[in-house]
Order: sequence, then structure tokens, then C-alpha cells
Amino acid sequence: MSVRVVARIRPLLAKELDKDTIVRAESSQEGKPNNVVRIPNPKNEAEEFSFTFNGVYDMGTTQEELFTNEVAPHLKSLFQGLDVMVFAYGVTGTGKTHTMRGGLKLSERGIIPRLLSGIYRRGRKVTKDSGDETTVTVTLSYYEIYNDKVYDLFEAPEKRSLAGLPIREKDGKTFVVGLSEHACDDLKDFERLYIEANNNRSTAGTSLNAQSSRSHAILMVKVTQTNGDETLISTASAIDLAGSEDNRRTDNNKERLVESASINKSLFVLSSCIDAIGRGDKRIPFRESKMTRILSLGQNNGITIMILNLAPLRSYHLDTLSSLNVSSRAKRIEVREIENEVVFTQPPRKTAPLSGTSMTRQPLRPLANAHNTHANAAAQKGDKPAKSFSVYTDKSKTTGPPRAPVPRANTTSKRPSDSSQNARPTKMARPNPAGLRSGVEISSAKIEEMVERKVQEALAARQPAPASAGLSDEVQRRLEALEKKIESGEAEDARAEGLRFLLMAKQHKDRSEDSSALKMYELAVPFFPGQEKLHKKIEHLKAKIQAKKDEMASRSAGQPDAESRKGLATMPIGARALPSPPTSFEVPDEAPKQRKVKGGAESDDDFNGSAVLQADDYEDDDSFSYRATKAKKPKAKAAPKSALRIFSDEADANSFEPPTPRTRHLLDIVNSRNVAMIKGLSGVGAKRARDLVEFLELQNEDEGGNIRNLQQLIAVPGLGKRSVERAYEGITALLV
Ligand SMILES: Nc1ncnc2c1ncn2[C@@H]1O[C@H](COP(=O)(O)OP(=O)(O)OP(=O)(O)O)[C@@H](O)[C@H]1O
Repeated sequence: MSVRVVARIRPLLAKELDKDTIVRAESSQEGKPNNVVRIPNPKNEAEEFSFTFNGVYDMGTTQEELFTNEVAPHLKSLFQGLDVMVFAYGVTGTGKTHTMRGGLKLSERGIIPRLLSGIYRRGRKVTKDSGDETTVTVTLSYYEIYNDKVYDLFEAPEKRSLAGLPIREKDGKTFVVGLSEHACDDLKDFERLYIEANNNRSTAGTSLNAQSSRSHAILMVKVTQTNGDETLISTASAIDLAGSEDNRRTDNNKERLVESASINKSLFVLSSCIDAIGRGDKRIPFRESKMTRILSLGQNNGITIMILNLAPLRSYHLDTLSSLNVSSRAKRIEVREIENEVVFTQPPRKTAPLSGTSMTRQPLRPLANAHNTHANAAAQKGDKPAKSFSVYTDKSKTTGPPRAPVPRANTTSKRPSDSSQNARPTKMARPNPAGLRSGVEISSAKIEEMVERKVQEALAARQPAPASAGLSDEVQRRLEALEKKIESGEAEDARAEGLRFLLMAKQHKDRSEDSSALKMYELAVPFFPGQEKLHKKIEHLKAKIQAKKDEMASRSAGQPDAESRKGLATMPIGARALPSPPTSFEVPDEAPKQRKVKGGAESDDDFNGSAVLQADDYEDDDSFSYRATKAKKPKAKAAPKSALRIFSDEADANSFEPPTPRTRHLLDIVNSRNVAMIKGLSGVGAKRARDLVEFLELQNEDEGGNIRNLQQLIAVPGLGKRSVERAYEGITALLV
């Protein structure tokens, strides 16, 4: 079964004109529902392009129609153990959030609230049909991917860890580690939780959409059906992707631009994945963005529905064509429709009370945990896994006479316009003690044996940690260490990102672009929480900008004569005159005034944000610069041995005399911006190499953008003296 792709054209909004409509829906067969989108060729309007999808919904489509046709038919499959994923894709302002979330009025509710409503309704039916033997519980997890970091939307933004939550793959599924899960018993619970969580989502106004989503939002609805000691878990995911945007049209400020770059990158990776799958490439670049790792198109099992949201307007012409192109390729992606298996487990713990305090984090589970495992092996062999949710599914050990085949209801589930699809899984069979009597004849000894076996299995499943029992302490320890490493790796990323903002702030300030510098400092704040000096720096800059504004205002109010205007123009702005800006890489000639060297300043950690901040003297307007925090020591005092050793061929590391061959060789490699070459330097891994290249790319090209000496190299975020020493020694070894 392939990904089902349907397009939805949004209606015109106030101020949008009918004459600007260029996109229309059509049917390829008379009398059949629409399945074609038509749009003119931008180069020759007399010509039209057409794109065929599994369904096309025109401007007049209601929320109910879309849900009833595209999502409701899969509720049954969800309860049969299939995962269902619906995601909205499209340019900013085309109606993705409207489609997924919708409005508050009943008729305007989007797919998500309707999905929950459908799940509760079906859950009640399942319970009733089983004579109250099957209980159905629903839990929610909700997270966003913002600037390629995963944040739990049930967590207030101020409580988030800056590095976000790590993600991991297991049994063909992608998990967010440490995501909270919330019991959600009915629609009232859902509304409360959903509204609360949406307030935590990153949204902002752009000129294309007053409430634009700046993140990809993923809601996961876990449906757990329990009957005795058997559990069947399946998940419905509803994903509202952030929209791609052309920043020439958005008037985005710097903050929006940073978000936008991240959104566009992840969407680009998504389209690259779709292309790669279409080409049959061996390597699909899923791992290049968190969003694509989570979507895992073509890798995941279950049912996938992609809704392409379109704006009908000419102003979106090229964007619309581009998203039509991507989505029409997506419909060729094959997804395996494989149900999750029933697992024998302990009875589910009572769900926590539905209050804000019930928010619990899932503990990290050992890899061998058996919950919700996929029948991957079966999938690979092309076999369908056992479909029934029944006590009597234990086929492998049957030694007696073959059991009479259990009659299956012929419930082939068809999608509205996919009548030719394979037969769908049968209705879930429920434990039926009567069925035992009416089935094949089984001796009482056999029954005893079966009961005994079931009891053993149930007991085994009730061991406190059956999965970890199989894991040695050593494996468990290594697993935890790995987990920590992943998390600290992400923390490292966040720190590097914060440092980049600081660096950009410094560069703007050097160019006297105070407002931009202020924006960058503000962007750095979340990465260095509690750094009072950074806040003071921001206050200082704000005061300076305000003083500048006041100056301008009083100047224009007073209309001074030419002479006094001249005087004003040469007067320093604010309390102090700005020092002349150094070039962005310049290391100050003088040791910074009043700067104290703290113990351990030799460490690479000198270059973390807090060290920079500690070294900052915000009285000095230019002191909050991104420079090596280690003060120059008076010549008389000998530097530590190692530092002297590596720079021994430098007459003076801070002077700009011609570098020695070794230094030149090292700098040539660095300035090549070639990740492969930089990676080859001793002690520089792939990540550092990439960060270094990214850093160099940020440099002002007018200034050459190159690193000119070792001191500048040391000052690069993420490097530091030790790393440079190692790289230098490596070069020495090469040249000798
Ligand atoms: N089918 C529709 N019926 C009525 N209004 C709609 C419809 N689709 C979208 N809109 C309106 O269009 C505007 C933009 O929609 P929405 O915010 O859902 O876009 P989006 O694709 O999610 O944008 P972004 O990617 O920027 O978040 C909103 O005011 C929304 O109410």
C-alpha cells in the first residue's frame, strides 16, 4: 500500500480576490470525485500542468467531509493494531493548521479533535462488543520540532531543556526519549490538554500568515486495548508541519529567519527523501533532519495519509508548483500495512488522575523491552503477522490435531477511492471462552496444558523487568552511558548554537549595527540561562539604542541649525564613545582590562558561553566580544609548558607576522572549508569540522573570512587551545 496523498485547496480569505485564483480541482473521470489539480504554467499561462492525486478537495470542502473521507475509514484499522499517520504539508498560509486543528466552532473542528472523538466512540463500541472484557485507554503525547530540536509541548517553554529531547529508533519505529504521556479519558480531557499544549507551541506572525507555525507539531494518540493479560497497542499520529516559506515574501526578521532556515531545511530534506525513495536509492537521507527521522516515510508500517494544502492564489504560484511536485512523487512511496502484535503483559497500571500533576515522563526502557514490538521479521518475509487479538493465537506450539480455522469476518477495509486495494485485516477477534467449547475437540488434559502454559507466560510477563533480566549489567550500564552521551551531544549542539548567536552579535556590534546585535544577544539568552551579565549587556544595548532614538527625536524636534547639527553628529551616542570596531576575527592587541584569569583557563571549556560571559566586562562597551577568554599573561610570567611548546615557532602569537610553514599548513587546511580535510586534522572529529566550516561561512566575506593566525583559530567556538595544540602537533608529525 502506498502513501495516500490528497490535496486540499483552501478558500479565498478576506482581501484575496477571485481573479487571482489559478488553482482548480477536477476529476479525471466524469462523475467521479476530484483527483486532479490544475495550475497554469508560469512561463506560458495558456498551458496548464495537471497533477493527479488519490483525492482532491476543492475550496468548498468542509472539515467534516475531509475527515469522513480520509481519516474516519482508518479508525477501524487503528483498533485492529495498525498505526495511522496523517500529516499536513504545504507552503505557509495554505491551511495546514486549519486542516489539522481547525477552529473552535463544532463545524470547524479539524482532523485532530475529530480523530479523538472517533477513537472514543470506537473504543466504547469495542468495550461493549466484548461484553466489557476489553478496556480501551487513550494517552496523548505531543511535541514540536523547533529549530531541529524536539520539545515536549506538555512542558512549559521555560522548563524545557535547551538541547531538547533525544530521539532514537527501535524496532523500525522512532521514539522521543523522555516524552511525557498523558492519560486522556474523554473529549473534555483532550480539549483541556490540547489547548494547554498548543499554547506552548512556537507560533508567530509573518506577512503571509498572522499566526504562522514556526515548528512541526506531532500529536501521538496511543490506543491501548487490554483484555485479560493481553494488550494491543496502536498509535495514531497527527502531524502539522511548519510551512515552507520564501523569505523574499515573508518580511521575516532575524529571529523568524533563523526559524525559517530550519523549517526550509527540514522540508528540503523531506523532499530529498521522497526523491531518493522514488529513485530507489539505497541511502535515504532521513537522518539529516529530526522531522524526517520521525516521519520515516516509507520505513514505517501502517497507514500514511499526506494532505497537501494549497492556496489557490497566483502569489503562491511557484511555491504551489513546488509542493505539487514533491507530493505527487510521495504517492509512489510504499508503506507496509503491518499490524502491531498483541503482547502478553501485566494488566495496565491504573491511569494517573487527570490533573496537571499527572504528567509523568516515561522512564527510559531497555532496548529489549517487549512492548509494542513490530513483527518486522514477518514483514520482511512478506508474511502477515497474527491479526487476532485472542488468547488462542499461540500457534507455534500446537502439537495436537490441527484446530479448525477460526472464521474471519470478511471485513476488507477500502479507502474511498482505492477500491482495488488488498484485503484489509480482519476484525479483531476477541477472547471468547465460548469459542473454546465450540471449536475443535480438545481434551481436558490439553486444556490443562494450555492453561498452564498461559499462566507461565503471564507470570513471566509480570516479572518487574523481564527485558532487562536478559541484559547483563554491563550492557545495561553501556546503554545508559550511550543515552547520556546522546543527550550531552545534543547539549553540546545547543551550546554551539548559543555561541554562534553571541558571535553574530559581536560582529553586528563591531559594525555598529546595534539593533541586530541586540536581537542576536536576545537569541543567545535561552542557551545561557541565568547569565546575568548577558542580560545586563542586553539592557545596556537597549539603553544605547534608546538614547540614539531620543537623540534623533530631540534633533528633529529642535531643528537645530547646521552648526549644532554638526556638533550633534560628532557627539558620542550614549554614555561613551564606541571604540573603533575591530575586524571580526581580530584578537585585541592589549590584554583586556580588568579581566581576571580563572583557574583552569587552559581547558577547552574556556570557550563555553559561561566562560565568555564571565570574562565579559559590560562596563566596557566592547568587552562582550567573542574572543579567547584567557587574558594574555605578562611576558615575564612563563606560560605553561605545553602552550609554549606548540607555539614555539611563532614569534608572537598575537602579532601578525608571516606564519611559519606549520602554521600556514594548518591554517590552509582550516581555511579550505573542506570538511573532509579538516576532519583529517588530529583531534578534530566530523562534528567539529562541520562546526568550523559553518563558523567560517558565517564570517564576513569582505574581511576575507579566513583565519589568519593560531590565536584566531583558538578563539573559534568549540575549538580552544588544546584542540589547536593537537591539530598543530599532528601537522608537525606530517611535515617532519
Ligand atoms: N479550509 C479553510 N477554510 C477557512 N479558512 C481557512 C481554510 N484553510 C485555511 N484557512 C485560513 O487561512 C489562514 C492560514 O491558515 P493556517 O494558519 O492553517 O495555514 P498554515 O498552512 O498552517 O500556515 P503556517 O505554515 O504558516 O502555520 C488562517 O486564517 C485560516 O483560518
